[in-house]
Order: sequence, then structure tokens, then C-alpha cells
Amino acid sequence: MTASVPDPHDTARILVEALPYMQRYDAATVVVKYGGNAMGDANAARWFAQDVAILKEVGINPVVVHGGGPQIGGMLDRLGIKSEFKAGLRVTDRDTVDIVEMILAGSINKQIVASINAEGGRAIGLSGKDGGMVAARKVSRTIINPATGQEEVVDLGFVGEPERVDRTVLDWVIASDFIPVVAPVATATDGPQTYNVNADTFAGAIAGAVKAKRLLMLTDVPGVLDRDKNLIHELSVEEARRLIADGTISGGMIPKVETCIYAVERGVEGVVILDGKQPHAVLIELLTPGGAGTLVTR
Ligand SMILES: Nc1ncnc2c1ncn2[C@@H]1O[C@H](COP(=O)(O)OP(=O)(O)O)[C@@H](O)[C@H]1O
Ligand SMILES: CC(=O)N[C@@H](CCC(=O)OP(=O)(O)O)C(=O)O
Repeated sequence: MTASVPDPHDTARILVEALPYMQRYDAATVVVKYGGNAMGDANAARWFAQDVAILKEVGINPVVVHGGGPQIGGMLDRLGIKSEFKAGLRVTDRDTVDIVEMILAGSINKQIVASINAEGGRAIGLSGKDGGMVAARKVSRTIINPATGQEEVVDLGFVGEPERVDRTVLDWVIASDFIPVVAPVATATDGPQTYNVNADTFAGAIAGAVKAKRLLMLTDVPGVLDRDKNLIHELSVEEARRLIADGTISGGMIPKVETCIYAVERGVEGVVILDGKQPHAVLIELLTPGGAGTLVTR
């Protein structure tokens, strides 16, 4: 069977249809959070890299913030280091924080940079430490202990949340031909200690600081699902809080939705949670009428 040749008129129509979207986002900053679960196989990585390279080429400024939770988990397993999550966050001791930084700011960051560059983009890898971009404070969380039913404060170790974002380096890179790819590792506000920051939270802080027009959260589910596993297309801040409180939103979706609320409240116009494993999810969301996922609104 021979592959059918696309009709040039169809190709031209698709480009023309993208024009109003390119105009809408012209020179705008778009933060794309690329979750470890969205990374998928080599094809998916290539689609993502192509999308990001195209955005920059048409005059939009993508900032990639990536995760890598499953990849950190894989390395910790190989090393025989036990790891657990509490309230959606990895309990991070001294050994774990070293592995987290190695995987996030090392291998994953450089893989993403290399795949964007292979598509003709010019990516530059950074972490929250570079240029003093993100200073974090230590996080603690209150959870209900399932054994006792009582509330307790858990110490998560070297887990931080952004307290200050210095956008100097990001602004330089955004204004250049380069695409920043940022790993969610930060330094403490009061010293050189490394903090592991949830990638969703980190992306929200960056989106708020650079006043992004859009924040896309790429994950491995179509968006926020209700109790019957149906996609919720639009979610208000109030409804989102209710779904977290009643347990419909759990695990890794909690920091994701909390980030959406944070970003919306800081003026990011459109915050969308969507399935990053779908081919060209980023391009379709931004430059076509065919966007999917859950849009979080005020
Ligand atoms: N209401 C919900 N809707 C969709 N996913 C949910 C919901 N509650 C919990 N989840 C879980 O959250 C996961 C996404 O979070 P996470 O695994 O941290 O993704 P990522 O690595 O992309 O940041 C989904 O795979 C799903 O298992
Ligand atoms: C504190 C905390 O939980 N940090 C995360 C950082 C990576 C991350 O968030 O990756 P995803 O986006 O792929 O989930 C972790 O250690 O897994």
C-alpha cells in the first residue's frame, strides 16, 4: 500500500486556521509542564519536542518545566532505596535528594534538551538553582493517619515549595532564540541545601512569576475525572477545592489541581490539564480549535 500524499490545499487550510491562534499567542509566554508520566515512548518524546520547537519558531515563548517522578522511582528501586509519597509528595531524605537531582537536573533535563535540539530548536537546560531562579522553603503537611484516624504533621525531609522566583535568567533566555527547559530542583532560602520540589508546584510558581498567558499541564490522563471516570471539561476553583476535599481528586492530581488554582489566582489566563501522550497534544491545544482536557477557571 502506498502512503497517500496530503492535498496541499488541506495543508494550507490547516496553516490558515492556525493563524488566529498564532496571533493570539504572539510573543506570549506559555509554560508547559511535562510530567514524567506524559513522557512515554520515543515517538511521544519526538512529538513533544517538535511542538515546542514549532511554538518558538512561530513567535510564542515556551518555557518547559519537567517532572520525572516515575523515573526517580525507577532509579531508587534499582539502588534499593525505599521511597514513599505522603499527600502526593515524595518523602525525601538525604540520599533521595541526591538521586532526585541526578535524575531531574541530569538525565531527564538533558534528554529533553537533546530531543528539542534534534528537531531544530535551541533548548537550554536549567534547574531552579541556576541564576538563583527558585529559592524554596521546607514543606510540611498535615495528613490523617489511616491507623489512628488522627491528624498528624508529617516531615517530608528535603521537600520544598518555592518562596521566591528570580526571573532574571528566564527573561534572558525567553528574549533569546533559546527555549528554557527547567528541572524542579531548588536551593533553600537560607543556604545551599537542595530541595526537591514537586514539578507541578514548581511550574505554577514559574508561570506566575513570568506572567504566562497559558499553563499546560501534560500528564497521562485526559484531565480531571469525576467519580464515574468521566472527563470534567471545565472546573472552577471552588469546585476543584470541593473535589480535593471529598477525595475525588487524589494522589498526584492534588498538586496538579492546586497548581492550577494558584496560577489562575495569579492571573494566568488559561490553565489546562491534558493528556500529554496524545500525538502533538501541545500544538493541538494551542494552535487549533481541537483542544481537550480540563480547563480550570476562576
Ligand atoms: N480525579 C482524578 N482525575 C484524574 N486523575 C486522577 C484523579 N485523582 C487521582 N488521579 C491520578 O493522578 C495521576 C496524575 O498525577 P501524576 O501521576 O503525579 O502525573 P504526572 O507525573 O504527569 O505529574 C493520574 O494518573 C491518576 O492516577
Ligand atoms: C516533592 C516531590 O514529590 N517531587 C517530585 C519531583 C518530580 C515530579 O514532580 O515529577 P512528575 O511531574 O513526573 O510527578 C518527585 O520526587 O517525584
